[in-house]
Amino acid sequence: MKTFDGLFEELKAKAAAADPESGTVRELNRGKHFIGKKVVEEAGEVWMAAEYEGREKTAEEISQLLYHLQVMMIANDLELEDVYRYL
Ligand SMILES: N=c1c2ncn([C@@H]3O[C@H](COP(=O)(O)OP(=O)(O)OP(=O)(O)O)[C@@H](O)[C@H]3O)c2ncn1[C@@H]1O[C@H](COP(=O)(O)O)[C@@H](O)[C@H]1O
Repeated sequence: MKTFDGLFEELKAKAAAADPESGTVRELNRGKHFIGKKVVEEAGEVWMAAEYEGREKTAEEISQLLYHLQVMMIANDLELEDVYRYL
């Protein structure tokens, strides 16, 4: 099973390799404005799932939000430690 840290390493490697098959690379190429909209969209879907769609759908939507947050971190040259130090 993937972990938050493991996914981040995977996404950084995809970005570094500029793999054209990678959705992450495509999203990074579209820029922070696009990524920001995905973050907001997925946050809204987490909210709706939590209120109306049950545990499983909520977990799925949270995973997508975490993914897009990681893409935003990479777009901003942030490492996990840069974020963790505020936790
Ligand atoms: N965890 C994710 C992940 N979560 C979400 N997404 C993408 O984010 C998008 C989801 O947003 P959408 O708005 O399209 O989804 P949606 O249609 O609203 O779906 P719902 O929210 O309604 O369920 C889709 O394009 C997904 O491909 C993800 N894309 C990739 N990953 C992971 O990232 C890894 C690298 O992916 P690539 O860069 O594509 O190789 C993969 O191995 C996955 O583990």
